[in-house]
Amino acid sequence: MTFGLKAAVGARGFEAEITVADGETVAILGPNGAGKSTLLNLTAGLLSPDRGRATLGGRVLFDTEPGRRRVALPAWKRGVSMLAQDALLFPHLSVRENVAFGPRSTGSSRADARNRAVAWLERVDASELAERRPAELSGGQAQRVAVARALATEPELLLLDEPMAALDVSVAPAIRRMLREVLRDRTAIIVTHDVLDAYTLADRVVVLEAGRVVDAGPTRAVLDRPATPFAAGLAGLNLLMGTAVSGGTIELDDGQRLVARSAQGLEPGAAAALAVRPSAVRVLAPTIPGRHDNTITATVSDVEPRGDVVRIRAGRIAADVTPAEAADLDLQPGAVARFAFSAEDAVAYPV
Ligand SMILES: Nc1ncnc2c1ncn2[C@@H]1O[C@H](COP(=O)(O)OP(=O)(O)OP(=O)(O)O)[C@@H](O)[C@H]1O
Repeated sequence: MTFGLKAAVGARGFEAEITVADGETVAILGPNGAGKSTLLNLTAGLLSPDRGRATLGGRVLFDTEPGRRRVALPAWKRGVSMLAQDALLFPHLSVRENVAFGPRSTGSSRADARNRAVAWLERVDASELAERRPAELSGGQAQRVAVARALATEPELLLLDEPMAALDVSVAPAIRRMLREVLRDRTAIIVTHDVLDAYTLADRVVVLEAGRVVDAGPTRAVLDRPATPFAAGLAGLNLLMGTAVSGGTIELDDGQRLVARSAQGLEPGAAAALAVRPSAVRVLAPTIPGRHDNTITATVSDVEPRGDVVRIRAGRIAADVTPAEAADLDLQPGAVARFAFSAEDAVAYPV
């Protein structure tokens, strides 16, 4: 079912439009307060827009555009299921009864609802939990059951609100694998802070910032060539914004020029970005001469151990160095360092 929404909520500074193609999973990324929950709540029928319209398949979920007949379907008539961070199961019902509850309340017979619950519990690999009470489940088990419950009503659109955020990191991979399975060919929207979810579960991502869509496209395209520092941060890339000069050269706002070997579609004078991985950036002692395609001199702001490397941040640039290099160069906050990277490792593109 194709989903389309265009809505504004003045009090929340929200004004956005999104579409989800039939069978597509779209990840919504964005910093805190960007409007991700607002978007889900508008879709689910938990919040009314000041104006807007949403359709799912051929059905109108809401329409408050001026001059049109007002429509606002109640949540239970929308064909939309929402999976929250917490499983929110009914504590007094067994797992099977929890999953059967939805189909039962939309008119299925007792036997049919039970069969559907059994089938869904099997799909999420939770058959052996059927007779337990929610209090007897781990967080990961409860979330499996919540997925079965959300899907047992056969929604036309599934909304997932950070479904792995409340889980122990050790169980998240198994839940992610299960979600990958159930989301295949399903029309769904997933709100996440985790770039791994976007890569593994979504066909497309939409980046929201301050209530507006600031970037959208196939997951790899958006995260490999992020248009905003937020998306670059998620993708683990340095993003240097400037103006295209010529070829792969861009000029930063302080006049410094950087060059990337890979550059497409840059129009001289137009806004451009250059992306480079922190692992491709070297840190040099300020006094050692040498020719490099690109160098940026900056004051170290942060030194962050990350497994077997140390990430050195200095304003808009970050580099990953070995602990030995960090010690040899005495890279402490406040130290001035030279960051260098090759044009070969940089990508420049219009934004
Ligand atoms: N119940 C509410 N009443 C009024 N304003 C709200 C309410 N909930 C959220 N807002 C405001 O609406 C804007 C969007 O918030 P929203 O919760 O949709 O963001 P979010 O992207 O889901 O954030 P987070 O990642 O922190 O959950 C924010 O400015 C927020 O302060």
